[in-house]
Amino acid sequence: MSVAASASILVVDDEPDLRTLYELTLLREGHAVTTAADLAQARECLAQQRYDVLITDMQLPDGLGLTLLRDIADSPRTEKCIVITAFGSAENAVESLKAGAFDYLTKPVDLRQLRSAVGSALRSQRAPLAAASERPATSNEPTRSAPPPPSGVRALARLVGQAPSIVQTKARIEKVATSMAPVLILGESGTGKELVARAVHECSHRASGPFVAVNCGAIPENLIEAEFFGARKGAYTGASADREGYFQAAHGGTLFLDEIGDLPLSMQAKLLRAIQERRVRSLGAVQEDVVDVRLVSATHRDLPALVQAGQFRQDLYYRLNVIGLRTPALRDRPEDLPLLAQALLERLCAEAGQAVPELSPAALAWLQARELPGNVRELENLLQRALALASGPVLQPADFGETGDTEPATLPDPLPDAPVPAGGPYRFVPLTPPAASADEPALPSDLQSYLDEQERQVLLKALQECGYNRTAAAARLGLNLRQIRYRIQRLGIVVPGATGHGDTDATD
Ligand SMILES: Nc1ncnc2c1ncn2[C@@H]1O[C@H](COP(=O)(O)OP(=O)(O)OP(=O)(O)O)[C@@H](O)[C@H]1O
Repeated sequence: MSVAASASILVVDDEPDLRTLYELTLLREGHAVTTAADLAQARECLAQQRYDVLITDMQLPDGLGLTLLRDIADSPRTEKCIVITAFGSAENAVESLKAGAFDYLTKPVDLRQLRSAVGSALRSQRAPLAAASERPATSNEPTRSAPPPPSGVRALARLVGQAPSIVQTKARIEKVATSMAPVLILGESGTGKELVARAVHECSHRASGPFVAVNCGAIPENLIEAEFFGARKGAYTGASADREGYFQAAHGGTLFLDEIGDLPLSMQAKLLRAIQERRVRSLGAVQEDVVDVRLVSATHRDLPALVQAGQFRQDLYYRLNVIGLRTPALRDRPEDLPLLAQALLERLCAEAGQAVPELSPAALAWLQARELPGNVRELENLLQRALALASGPVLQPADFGETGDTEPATLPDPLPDAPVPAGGPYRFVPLTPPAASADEPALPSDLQSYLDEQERQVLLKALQECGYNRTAAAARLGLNLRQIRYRIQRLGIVVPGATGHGDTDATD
């Protein structure tokens, strides 16, 4: 018997037709369904037994469905709650999620979405339902909160730190991972926002689904809609085949929208609609796709200030910021620096297949004296550079390029054969077009495909020359890691050792 088949569900709605519709839909899925018409009846049902899922309309004749949610949240009960809200009522939806609802549905309820939300709620109950059904029917005993799945434990362990701020962040990740509520991660660059997003995914029941990371700031504005929602063949010049978008690719998993503050205003409106309706339409398609995606977004920018300045939609901010997480700056947790340095050294050396050197007390003191505005990423860059320069088994300040009184460089040296333009080593170097010749090819009939092919060749060459290290290849091309990842993914280039959508690979 499947997990879903053994579930018991309480449906609360005052409209008899809707109650019957939801009941029949869920009975057909093999669930045991009880119905109630108002708060009073619902409370009676709850007093008699525990359910796996409670589905309640927001507006009931004797009060708000939200009060049931609060009753459950304030008790040791374990029902996962799904609230049905009026169309366009962002307040109710967000308030329900904040009050602890697992998910919400908007009227008129799409029955596919109802089934999908119930399925998700059941999967998110970490205690196996077989064990739950063995409990006496009248028991309100809390389900023992089980630890996250092994992938979640590993993801949390990758977030190194013992400072109270990091310990709290980790505890909160575990707590919020099991709902559908959108998460917004705020923090300076290099503080581990992507690690946190990944941990939210890995600690959730969606861990076996995809984690799709998107850098909203790196996508050209004219391609952004197709990238997010997909495109049918011929929908625009260069769309030579059907392509799924990020939403479709993340179906059943988590969509991580990094640098959300950089999303153009025109796209913000479209994203808001996708969040509200949970459906997306590929460019050139007639049908909409129902998408089951948990959204996690992040930015290093001051989003409320962007809202004030009219550069970020307030309604979108409100929808994305249901659960807030903050990644602390490294300077606010200096006690973690030795631990982080050690963990990063071990990771970098494991990736490079080399023995882990010791960090001398002088080198540690040297690192501790730096400001490190680039946070953990900057620390990582410094260590990487020191590993490359080190001459012995113990890292000394000199290995970090310390020459006495100057600030250290925080980026690795340009590769030996890379041209160094006047403006600095990491600026874009324009390629001089070859002189025209008699056998020059004709103008391309499809400019986009032609440019894609050129870009693919350049990326492949840079990657090959940099031993498939994307960070180094990006630096060679005047890109950052996220920009090159985006381009690699868009062009479908397979990088040895890379693990998927926007993923970090062993060579970076
Ligand atoms: N707490 C941490 N423990 C171990 N490594 C960390 C931690 N925080 C960050 N890192 C490492 O620092 C680097 C930057 O982290 P990440 O990309 O998650 O930061 P970010 O906040 O998303 O940065 P940005 O805003 O620039 O995108 C990564 O290599 C990551 O593994």
